[in-house]
Amino acid sequence: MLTPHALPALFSSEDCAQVIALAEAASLAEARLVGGRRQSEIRRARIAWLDDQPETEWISARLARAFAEANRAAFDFAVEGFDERAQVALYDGSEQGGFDWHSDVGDGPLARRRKLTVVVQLSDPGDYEGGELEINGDGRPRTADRAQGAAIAFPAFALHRVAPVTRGRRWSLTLWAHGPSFR
Ligand SMILES: O=C(O)CCC(=O)C(=O)O
Ligand SMILES: [Fe+2]
Repeated sequence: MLTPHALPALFSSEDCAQVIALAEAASLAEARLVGGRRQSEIRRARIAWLDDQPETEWISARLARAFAEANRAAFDFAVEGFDERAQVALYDGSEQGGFDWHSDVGDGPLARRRKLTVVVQLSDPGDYEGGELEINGDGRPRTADRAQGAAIAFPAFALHRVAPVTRGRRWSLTLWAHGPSFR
């Protein structure tokens, strides 16, 4: 319940390339807002949100199945749906891109309802160094499988981080499932 649940080979390498292409198209539109800007000291990444459109339906469907499988196998959390779009992140070695230890649950109206997080590795592990996704749900950090297309599900409250990328570029896809507060 506190440890991550691995979902190997959720996406093929072709799938990953397609997600990256969709994100690149989307981030051009959003570049003036967030693209390339250093958001804070804890996060150095560029972000794109995948719009709900026919081209992204297969992504949502695949991720929804992953959540269902992980929740059935490992978590059994009360989840009601997906209240946020899927997020594609790009961590660039040229700026030591990364994301320090954090929880995905926050005080905002959406962030407080986050129950489960799924992250998909979109990059070929040979394309970058560093950039390990580490999850610490129970006091023992575990490193997510780096294989392209591998996914990992974990409780949204669990602390996790992306270690600084020291060479190349790492892409990831993240989606949250939402539901009533833990009680
Ligand atoms: O890029 C990743 O592997 C994790 C992203 C993440 O933790 C987040 O967006 O909250
Ligand atoms: Fe996160």
